[in-house]
Amino acid sequence: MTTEPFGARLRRAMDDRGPLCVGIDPHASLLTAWGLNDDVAGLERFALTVVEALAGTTAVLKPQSAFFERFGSRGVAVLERTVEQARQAGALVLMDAKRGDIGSTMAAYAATYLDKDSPLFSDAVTVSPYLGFGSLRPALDAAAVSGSGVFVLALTSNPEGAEVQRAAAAGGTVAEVVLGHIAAENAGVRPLGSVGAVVGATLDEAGADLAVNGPLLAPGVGAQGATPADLPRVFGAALPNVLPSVSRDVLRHGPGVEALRNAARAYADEIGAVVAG
Ligand SMILES: O=C(O)c1cc(=O)[nH]c(=O)n1[C@@H]1O[C@H](COP(=O)(O)O)[C@@H](O)[C@H]1O
Repeated sequence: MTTEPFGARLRRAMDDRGPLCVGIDPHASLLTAWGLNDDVAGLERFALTVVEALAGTTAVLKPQSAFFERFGSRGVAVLERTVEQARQAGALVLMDAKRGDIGSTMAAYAATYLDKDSPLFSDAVTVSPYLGFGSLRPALDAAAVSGSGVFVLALTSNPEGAEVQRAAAAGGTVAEVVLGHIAAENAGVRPLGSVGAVVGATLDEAGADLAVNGPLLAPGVGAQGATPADLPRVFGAALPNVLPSVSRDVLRHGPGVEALRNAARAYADEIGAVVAG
């Protein structure tokens, strides 16, 4: 049985549920604020509460692997359960792992996140192209086989990113070269390619062509200072393909399931209105 490509599944999820990704980032400070211990049991309660609250209604959930890995193998076991339960409940899961390595090692990362038989198999994964876009080939190939997606860091939300990403390269800035590769991967795919770009909502302006025919993950909304009202300025004509991502500014509403759901719904509604113009 062939799986529908990620880009098509994401397009439908964004249209049906609203264009919103909520990050599952179990910061120690959030566990404490929720009245949980900063241990594996607290981690599990936190992550599965977010899944219970949002997986049935939010388009994409994005667990940040680092916050699970900090507890070692038992944290990774919680990550496996989080991914499985979120997918079962109907959310698309974007694993935020930001992997980047030489191609032969990238193949192992691809086997970890993009192979259907892996315990950490996710609908998509974040990767870094800063070892050269071509080093991502094993991930791009594995995603094509399993019908999953790959989100490539282009213009990140942190201020330090510019020194690398805005640096001059042959054919534009480094980020423009990356965006050009993404566009080439997605050429001709309908309704939306499965290779996304990460472009921070915190940027003053994109300063690059965002017509990559793929989803544009836009982190930085909420705790990093960007708001839905900033999205048209940064993304312009690419706005219909933008998937804004919020972690702390939704998570801080827990531990109540209803409060989490309301916070996510408010963001989805506000972003939906901005995209609709
Ligand atoms: O790939 C990401 O998700 C990402 C890219 C980026 O440019 N900036 C960025 O903040 N992120 C992630 O998005 C989340 C932002 O969290 P909040 O600032 O709490 O909304 C974190 O998990 C970051 O690792």
